[in-house]
Amino acid sequence: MAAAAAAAASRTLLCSHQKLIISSIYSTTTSKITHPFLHRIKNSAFFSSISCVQQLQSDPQTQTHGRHPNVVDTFERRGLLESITSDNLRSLASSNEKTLKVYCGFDPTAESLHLGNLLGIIVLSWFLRCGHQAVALIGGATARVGDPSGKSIERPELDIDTLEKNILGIRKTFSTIFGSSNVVILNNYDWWKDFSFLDFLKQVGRFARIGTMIAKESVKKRLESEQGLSFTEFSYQLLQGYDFLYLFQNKGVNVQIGGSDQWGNITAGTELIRKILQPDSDNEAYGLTFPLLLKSDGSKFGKSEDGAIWLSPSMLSPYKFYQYFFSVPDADVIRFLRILTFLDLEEIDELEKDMKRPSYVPNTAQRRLAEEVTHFVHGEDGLNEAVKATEALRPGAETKLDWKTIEAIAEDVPSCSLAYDQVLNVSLVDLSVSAGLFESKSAARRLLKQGGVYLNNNRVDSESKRIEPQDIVDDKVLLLSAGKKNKVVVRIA
Ligand SMILES: Nc1ncnc2c1ncn2[C@@H]1O[C@H](COP(=O)(O)OP(=O)(O)OP(=O)(O)O)[C@@H](O)[C@H]1O
Ligand SMILES: N[C@@H](Cc1ccc(O)cc1)C(=O)O
Repeated sequence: MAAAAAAAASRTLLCSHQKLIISSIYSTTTSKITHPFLHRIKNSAFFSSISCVQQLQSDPQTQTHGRHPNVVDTFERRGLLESITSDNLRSLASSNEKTLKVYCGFDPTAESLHLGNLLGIIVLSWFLRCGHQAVALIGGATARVGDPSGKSIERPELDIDTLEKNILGIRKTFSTIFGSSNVVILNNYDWWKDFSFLDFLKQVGRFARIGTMIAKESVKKRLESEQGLSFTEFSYQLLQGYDFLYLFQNKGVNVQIGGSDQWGNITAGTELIRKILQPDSDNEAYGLTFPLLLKSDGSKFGKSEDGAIWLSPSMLSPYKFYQYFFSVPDADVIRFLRILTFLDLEEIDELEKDMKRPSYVPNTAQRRLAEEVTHFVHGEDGLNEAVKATEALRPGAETKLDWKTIEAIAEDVPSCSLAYDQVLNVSLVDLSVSAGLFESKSAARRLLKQGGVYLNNNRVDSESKRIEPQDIVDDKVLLLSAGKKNKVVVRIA
């Protein structure tokens, strides 16, 4: 009980009311999209490579005088801070003597991480940018148990094959995002697999107080529910708590971060470290949480709902990912820029002012957001693919098309599959009817005469045009358009 009181007292509530509410609108409207920046994509300097050091030193309110720029202050200013376990973390964050080593855990409960999880990755990246070290932990062991935090019913048990597939998917995302940075990627199954139950009870269980465990939000809520809470899920907090202790002791990790729903699990770790290892005051363990990203209906951005914003390109194409951010409502875009990008706050403030001016070109802020976040998650190639597909879908676009671009477009326009001999040497008029672009050959001919029929974004003016091998893009697909907006993707079956 004393530990619970101490933890509660040390909890610094900074903005508990603050929720990052964004709209769940998942529109793919493309009519307003133009891409004057297309040619600049190759120039990666266009994207935010501004380091925390540069950013904070240019801010008169946070002159760092040669010390580490204060990452905790940065979080506060960007709306990325909910709570910290002790204000000492803030002082340490700007000390030159001490580099912080921070970890965030992700249970592999799906094949891909999602937008909610991206916040943890962004917060880890901010620590890196401010000169600290980062560890991304995959919960290969904890996913077998299931975190009850924020869950009204017990999570379904995952079989080993699914778990392994999920771990692989998450590793891929980490390697795209973290690339050559020095982020250490660990799997907690590595230390749990040989830990016997008896050893666990002796080394961990003995120090955990039932009163403190029951008082955790995740447990309290579930105990009151009809389904109750299994012993397995009840133990989860100690597993995550021990992870922190293990990483503190063996890898020098001294900070754990997570969404606000992780507070109970994070403090389980700081409590265990304090009790078992009794570190001196200048070698403490700290926790930091960020607010949850919520949809406009107040529900958490997660994996369990329809239309999850997945980070893996195999679950959501970079094009669709980009489109999501391009369609964020004006009311949310500035907050999103602060939370989800590394752009200088001054630049974001400037964009905010621009949005109120009559000369503002609609969606400029959304485009900036979509470019920054897509580049961060999918790299330069992913962004390139997304912008090319967006541009190709623009009414009247004459973009040169490749197979990948047409496939990306196919997510948003009707498509059909035809055999090779139903396409090759067939007249364009016949093909556009069999593909469903026109109801009749006469309608097709009429528009063709008016110059309104396009094959792979090139206007066709001859009624006798037949499909030649080179019209079939990469031997796989064609894009037919009637006028500027109606399109059909034809796949070769
Ligand atoms: N919407 C969100 N906003 C901020 N952080 C989030 C969000 N969703 C998850 N996280 C954070 O990501 C990490 C992993 O969370 P978790 O595995 O519970 O994800 P989840 O996919 O939301 O679960 P589920 O959809 O099954 O509830 C935790 O630190 C958690 O706080
Ligand atoms: N409990 C976290 C994941 C996690 C797992 C192990 C840890 O040590 C830390 C975090 C979640 O579900 O979101």
